[in-house]
Amino acid sequence: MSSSRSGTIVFDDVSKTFPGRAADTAALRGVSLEVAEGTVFGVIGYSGAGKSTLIRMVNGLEQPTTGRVVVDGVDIGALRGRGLREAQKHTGMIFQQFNLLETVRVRENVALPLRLDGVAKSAARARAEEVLDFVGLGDKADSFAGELSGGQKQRVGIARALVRNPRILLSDEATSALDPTTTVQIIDLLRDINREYGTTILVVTHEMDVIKDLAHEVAVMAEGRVVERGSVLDTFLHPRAGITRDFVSTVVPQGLPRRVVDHLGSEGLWRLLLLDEEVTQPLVSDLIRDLDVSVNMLHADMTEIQEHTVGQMILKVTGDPARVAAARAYLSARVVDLKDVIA
Ligand SMILES: Nc1ncnc2c1ncn2[C@@H]1O[C@H](COP(=O)(O)OP(=O)(O)OP(=O)(O)O)[C@@H](O)[C@H]1O
Repeated sequence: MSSSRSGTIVFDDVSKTFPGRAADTAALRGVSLEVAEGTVFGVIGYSGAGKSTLIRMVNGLEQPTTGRVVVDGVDIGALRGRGLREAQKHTGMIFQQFNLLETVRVRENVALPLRLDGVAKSAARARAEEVLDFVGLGDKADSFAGELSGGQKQRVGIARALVRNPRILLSDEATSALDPTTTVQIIDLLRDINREYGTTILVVTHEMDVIKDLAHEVAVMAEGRVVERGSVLDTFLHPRAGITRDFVSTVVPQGLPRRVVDHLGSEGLWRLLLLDEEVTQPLVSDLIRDLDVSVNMLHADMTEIQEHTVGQMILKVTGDPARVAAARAYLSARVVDLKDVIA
């Protein structure tokens, strides 16, 4: 492995077909993506989209049928035996179900990859304790893995994944079995790992909250293909594909109940998106004062995405048609996006 580059992943026109008795399954159909060194890259899609198959190729757990997965300049699919095991040392992985040895002590679970590499017991244990301290479980080293809560188990899984100081961390639905509070704690820990060590993190999830809180870049997958990709902020502000809009709407509601739209009528019914300082404007009072229209605020919320503030409002503006048209232009100039609300 080259030591000058660290933690880049390139999927180059990757396809994967699983042979079946009745029919073959095309899990991936020509996926091309580049994950830059030191970034957190999220892959989101519904069950069966091919996310697990994709992420498992990065450490050689699956091989592409066609195409290449290149990690730090090395074609992982072409490696076998010792070469593959060497490459795998630079990539840690965490799983939804933790995959710990439940009847083995936490310290030994974490030290296991080093012991398999032939590292002496005392050195492996010392390193395991160091990483357990980092993940906040220094006091649990002597517990059996089976005695821990789900959140603690995932911290142990993370410690084990980090014990070889990998350049890349793969996360396959790592928070999907956890409650919302524990999910936030694990996301915070993954963010700390990325910031502190510059570890590239590839995250596979079906939860848009995880993408919002953790990832810099996102790819949306459906039926083995990437249907959309971009920066997380841009994807939230301007989702293009229908499936992307569906995922975004699980975090930022996109519309109103049909009954409300039918009742109000869609004329002058607008959804405004506001970015950063735009959210601090006294927009509604300015609008009423300057354009002499009536404003009914039907919805407003705000969220943080990649250290940006994103606000949205849904307004119904009524009055003289010329004034309503002027109000639309007035608002459009003051917000990052304005669209008609459709039920
Ligand atoms: N080892 C395998 N043998 C046969 N088919 C497989 C195998 N692994 C995955 N598949 C099939 O490939 C497709 C993609 O599966 P994959 O697990 O990659 O999707 P996913 O997006 O990760 O979904 P999930 O979140 O449910 O795991 C599915 O149709 C699945 O049944």
